[in-house]
Amino acid sequence: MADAATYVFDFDSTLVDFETLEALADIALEGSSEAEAVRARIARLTDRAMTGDIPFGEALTRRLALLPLTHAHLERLAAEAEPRLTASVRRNLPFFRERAGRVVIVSGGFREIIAPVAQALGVPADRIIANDLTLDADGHVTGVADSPLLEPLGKAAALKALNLPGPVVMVGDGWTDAEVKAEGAADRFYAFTEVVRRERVVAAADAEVRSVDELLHLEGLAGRWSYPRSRMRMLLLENVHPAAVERLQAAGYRVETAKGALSEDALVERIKGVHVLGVRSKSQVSARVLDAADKLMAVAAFCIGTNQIDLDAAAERGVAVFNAPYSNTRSVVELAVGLTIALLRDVADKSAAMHRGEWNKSAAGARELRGKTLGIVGYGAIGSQLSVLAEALGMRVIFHDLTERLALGNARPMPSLEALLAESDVVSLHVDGRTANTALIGASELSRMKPGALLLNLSRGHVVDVGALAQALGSGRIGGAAIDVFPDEPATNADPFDSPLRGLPNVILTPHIGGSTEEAQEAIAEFAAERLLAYLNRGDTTFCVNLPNVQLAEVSGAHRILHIHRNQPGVLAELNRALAAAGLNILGQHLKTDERTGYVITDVDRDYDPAALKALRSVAGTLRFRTLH
Ligand SMILES: NC(=O)C1=CN([C@@H]2O[C@H](COP(=O)(O)OP(=O)(O)OC[C@H]3O[C@@H](n4cnc5c(N)ncnc54)[C@H](O)[C@@H]3O)[C@@H](O)[C@H]2O)C=CC1
Ligand SMILES: O=C(O)C(=O)COP(=O)(O)O
Repeated sequence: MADAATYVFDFDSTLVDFETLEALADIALEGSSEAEAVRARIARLTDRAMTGDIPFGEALTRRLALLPLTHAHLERLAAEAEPRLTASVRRNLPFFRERAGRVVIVSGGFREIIAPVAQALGVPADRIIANDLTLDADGHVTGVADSPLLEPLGKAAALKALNLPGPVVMVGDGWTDAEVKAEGAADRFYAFTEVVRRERVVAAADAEVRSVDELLHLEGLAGRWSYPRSRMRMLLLENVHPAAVERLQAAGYRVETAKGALSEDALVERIKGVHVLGVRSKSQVSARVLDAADKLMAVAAFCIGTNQIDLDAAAERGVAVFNAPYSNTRSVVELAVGLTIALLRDVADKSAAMHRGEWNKSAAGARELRGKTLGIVGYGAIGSQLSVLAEALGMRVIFHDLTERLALGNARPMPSLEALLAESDVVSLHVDGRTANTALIGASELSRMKPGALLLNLSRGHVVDVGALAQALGSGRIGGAAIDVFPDEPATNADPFDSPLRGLPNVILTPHIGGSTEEAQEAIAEFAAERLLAYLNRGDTTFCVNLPNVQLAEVSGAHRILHIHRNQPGVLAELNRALAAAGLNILGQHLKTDERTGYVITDVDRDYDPAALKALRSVAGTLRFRTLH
């Protein structure tokens, strides 16, 4: 029966993103030396009135008395009001326009400011309940005309007098709005918190709504978005850069953050009700975590590596996984170059000795980078970038990769890891973290390296057997090592670190900072947030690492049905039969499959019965299904 309801909206901080009196104060006090102090007094009075601390009428007259207000000031704010519609109100203009006869605006503010906004929303002038200011002949505001709104419980009384038909739904951010329901003038009260959130008001409400989309969703009405973004929870762990939080919040989503990684058990607890999870290299997103995730649609690795995420288990549940494959590549490469020079010159030990007060000037064992052979294991994005920089510095580069890779510059591919180890003065590991790479470098591989050669690991901790490496370093077989990643890394900066490599000479240990530069973190945040938004808002899976990649434009003038299914014969045919049976008119369709999953995107004419979509869920092989509009 939602269609029959009358929707009553507060004005300040609900339909618009400002408080009238504060905005008028800004205009009237422009350039005045008293401005700050008067503004603060007005804001205090507003807050006290909004939380029900002092009667509204008293607060209004006291605030007006503080301002040298003129008609010109009112005209200015009236002109500025419409552009300051609250974002979700603007998104849902059709709701207001289509139901204008069922919308009322009730406000302790002033008719003159509200009228242009009401007009933009299509709400007739006689549906504005507001105060009228009184002016003298010179256009100075002298006060406010007598009105029931100024009395205690004024909004409730004014609404009752209107005798509105059907259920009355009150929407507002202030205490006087909560009173409307408490006094029996409304059947439901929603605390509207998109602009400001007041605990006492939320506590008195039937529900909190962070946007008009959410209101419409709870009222069973179709809004601008198929599912209100402010109800979509995003949980970003491991200190993801604030640029991502800002980007996702600005797009209307609800974002929570945590500094460190969570243990599997803690993540199993926290993942409930979360629609999007953001992690970095540490949080293990296992099948158990995915099983506990009742709402999860996507996971973003705000880094390159995705070995911490069970990609198959995610695909099997229709959960899309994204990463940022190139944003920290250069940072890792620069660190590898720097560490190589530092190892060749024994910089770390010499510096530590200086800090102890020891001066040890000597060339013994110190070598130039020029002319040395660098062996790169894993010639992907990082390995090949390193190849270019190392050659530019005069190194000879050889590499080994499991797959065919284009050799850059004069770099030479090696037929095997063993061949590479035998020829390299410096070995740098840049393989991915797949399980098969566990102990890729163990005692036997270390024994194949040239005596005194150096080892760098900036890939994943489990790729090197650190016990074997400690032994090889201790015996002098290996000349030095720079290790950035460890089999057991602390979850947060507050946790202790231990390793058999601690205390060994010419061993540089860094706390997994290969990708930790400001540039890289910001670039990752922007890239990964953009991928998430593209997926959530239009179904685009470009750069998705576990579902078929489909590049899509924004839906316009149509509804988009996104269907993720197991790649088995006949799904598309069955899906289209179900669409036809439901009377849906297909405007466009894409299908992309990989060996395990299929992804079908169907744009349909908006004119259909949403109940008909239920049939699509029962198509055999369906893993996930959602609509966008
Ligand atoms: N220390 C840090 O902060 C960072 C570490 N990383 C790590 O670096 C890894 C590599 O990154 P990208 O180069 O961007 O990945 P990528 O996927 O472009 O390259 C990895 C390459 O390693 C090859 N490979 C895998 N196993 C191999 C093996 N056993 N032998 C020879 N080649 C093998 C692959 O075929 C691929 O060409 C990431 O997966 C991540 O684990 C990435 C960024 C920062
Ligand atoms: O990008 C990667 O794969 C990394 O290893 C960087 O990890 P981090 O984001 O520093 O936890």
